[in-house]
Amino acid sequence: MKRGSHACPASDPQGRRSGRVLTSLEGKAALPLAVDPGTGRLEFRGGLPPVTPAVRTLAEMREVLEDPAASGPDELYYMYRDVGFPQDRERLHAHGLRYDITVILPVRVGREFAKTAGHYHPDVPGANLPYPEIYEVLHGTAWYLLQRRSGDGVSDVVLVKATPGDKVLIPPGYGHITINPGPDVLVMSNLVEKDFRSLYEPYRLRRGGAYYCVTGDGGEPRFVPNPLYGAVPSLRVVSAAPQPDLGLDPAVPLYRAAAADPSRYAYLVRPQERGEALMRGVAG
Ligand SMILES: O=P(O)(O)OC[C@H]1O[C@](O)(CO)[C@@H](O)[C@@H]1O
Repeated sequence: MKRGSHACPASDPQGRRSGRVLTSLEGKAALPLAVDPGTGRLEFRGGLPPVTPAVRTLAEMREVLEDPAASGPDELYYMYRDVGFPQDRERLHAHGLRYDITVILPVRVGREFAKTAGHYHPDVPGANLPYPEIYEVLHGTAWYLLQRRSGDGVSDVVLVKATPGDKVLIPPGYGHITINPGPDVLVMSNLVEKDFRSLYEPYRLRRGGAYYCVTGDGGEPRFVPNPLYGAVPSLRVVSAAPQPDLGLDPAVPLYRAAAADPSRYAYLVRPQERGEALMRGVAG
């Protein structure tokens, strides 16, 4: 048996393939959690209060797909919002923060790799600066496709490649999609201001992001521009770099760092206090 795995039967509320060996997330998440790689469902252990996930269905995603009529599984990803032990959640809430976990199945929809719907964040009230967000990979591989809105189009498109432990700061003003380009289920966490509502309309209007991630001839992922954006800047690829001064350390789970000292992440609520430092992750 693989280290970090447990041979207990997985639950399968949707009646999908289950009963597989669960993969523990405890090492990377610092929470007693495991994932069923077949169903994408999380198992909450050790007294961690279970959360019912919001489900993103293929029906909802059609308007942001390269091919809106493509076939794929009925359910694409699961969003477990506000995860944590009660005392930690209260501490995070007191600082205006929330910790979520998202599970993206390793599937294709037509020739597109599984991805999130994509959204921008609204401005912080009175600051004329949108909220940033931190993502962290707990299992699998994540490709974060970021784009900066400019007038009717986009002025910058960046792909940040991340593997377990990596943390990626979505800078103010960048919309984002997460792609699962790998053969494994992707499990990632995020830390974000707890109350704002994401803005989906710009992505819906153009049927997704500035690029689609599709299967190449050999089955490998490759990017094709979305023609509804007109001319798009070429894709800049960067890797997820540690930023210790922003609390982004690959060796320290985000949950542990945030629960221990939520004030380190005050910049997610008041980004105007950190200014240009928040743009470093997308610098060329
Ligand atoms: O809202 P979308 O584009 O479906 O993306 C989902 C992701 O966004 C979040 O709502 C946080 O921004 C997460 O819960 C989740 O990972």
